Order: sequence, then C-alpha cells, then structure tokens
Amino acid sequence: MRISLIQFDIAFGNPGANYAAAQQLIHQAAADKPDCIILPELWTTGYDLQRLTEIADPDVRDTQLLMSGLAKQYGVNIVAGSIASRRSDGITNRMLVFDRQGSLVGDYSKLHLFRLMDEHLYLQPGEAKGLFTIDGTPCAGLICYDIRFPEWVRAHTALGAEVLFISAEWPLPRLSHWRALLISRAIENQCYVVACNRSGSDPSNVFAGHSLIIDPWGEIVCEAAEGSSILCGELDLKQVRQIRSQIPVFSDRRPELY
Ligand SMILES: NC(=O)CCC(=O)C(=O)O
Repeated sequence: MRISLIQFDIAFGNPGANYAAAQQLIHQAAADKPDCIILPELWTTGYDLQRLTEIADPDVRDTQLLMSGLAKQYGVNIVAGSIASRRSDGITNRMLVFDRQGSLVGDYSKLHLFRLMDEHLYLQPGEAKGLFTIDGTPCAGLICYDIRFPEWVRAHTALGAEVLFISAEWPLPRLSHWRALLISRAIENQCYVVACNRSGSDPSNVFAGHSLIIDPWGEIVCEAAEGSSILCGELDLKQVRQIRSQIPVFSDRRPELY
C-alpha cells in the first residue's frame, strides 16, 4: 500500500482558502499514484475554535462533496484528515474516509479532547471507534491527542486494525513526545502507523510537521521535516502478520487481569 501524507500550513479560520489548497495538493499527491492520501487535523478551519459556530462545516456537507469527488476523480482512497462538523447537538472534530469510488467508508469523531488547546470548551467528544477498511485492509483512524491513550489504540488493534491513520495538529515543543508515542504505538500494536501533522503556525502555536510512517517493528519508513511537504511511502502489509506471529502479543495478553 502506497501512501501520500499531505503536510501543509492551514490558513487560520479560512475554509475557502484551505479547500482550494487541499484540492491542489491532492492533485499533486495523486501524481505519485498512491493507494491512499491523508490530510491533517482540523484542516478546513485550523484551531479557530471561537469562530467554529460560523465556520464549521454543517454536517460535513462541503467537505464530503469535495473529498468524495476527488477520491472518485483520482481513484484513490482518502483519509480526509479531520474537520469541524456542526450539527444541532454540537460541534465535533470529525475524520472522514472515502474509498476509490468516493463512498464514505469511515467516520470517526475525536474521543479525547485536548484541554491544553481548549478543545473541551468548544467541541463535543465522539463516542465510537474509528475502524474502517481500505482495499480489504483493516485500519483505524485516530486524531492527535488520542495517541496518548494506548488503551484506546489497543481497542482498535485488538479488533484487527493493521494500519493506524493519525491526523494531527501537534505543536513543536512536544515533537519528542509525538515521535516517541507514535513509535511506541507501532511497536506495542505491531502495526503500521501513518501520522500526518500540519506545518506552519497559528496565533497560539508553532506546529511540528514531522509527518511519518512507522513500520510494525518500530522503524521509521519515511519522515518529513518541519515545513510543508508531500511525503510518500510504502507499507508492506505482510510484515504485520509476520511480526504478530513471531511475537504473539495479541494472544499472550491477559485482559482478565487488566
Ligand atoms: N491537537 C491535539 O490534540 C494536540 C495534542 C498534543 O499536542 C499533545 O501533546 O497531546
């Protein structure tokens, strides 16, 4: 499975500019003929949380129309990062996944809201897992702060997920946590980790970039630098099965004791 990660500088509170940028970047990424493209967290609005009632996508209508059309046009799976989704019962930080035909195959709302960036003041947490399938491979989608919760990640891999797709807006001062947490999640779950962060800054944070792909042995397959870029790497899914049979962590678990 060949993956392109679009690490870009999100225009603060400007969905129009971000839709245009994403469309152009997906066009560029599609030239590498990936099987899947992933975008960062809250890429339509950035963290302009105070204006979300005005700028969040009403029930993801605009995003769904654009991303479904692009997935179909390029015949590529798209993990469409996450976007602020507005419904009558509140705003969620919601990841959408489209298959090559443009059908919605994954829909996950961020479960753990990050207080340090005020998410709990403006967003409603999700209530359900982020499992989906891409070209027959079981996958899971998670959003940024979720990677600090190994038990939540395990809840997905215990149900068979072999690739974790993570969309993020992770700030630079915690770059070392970003890398260490992602490598740990890959090793302990013996799965691929595909993590797409944003570049640039907003009024409150400078972001770390360093999107990366990690294999189930914890080795880095490819990693971006801090600036905007499109990173492309290959997953060898046989490795997941090989490593899971070599060190059978999943069958050696003692869940009755923890
Ligand atoms: N957008 C986020 O969830 C950021 C999470 C983060 O920075 C962390 O340290 O955790």
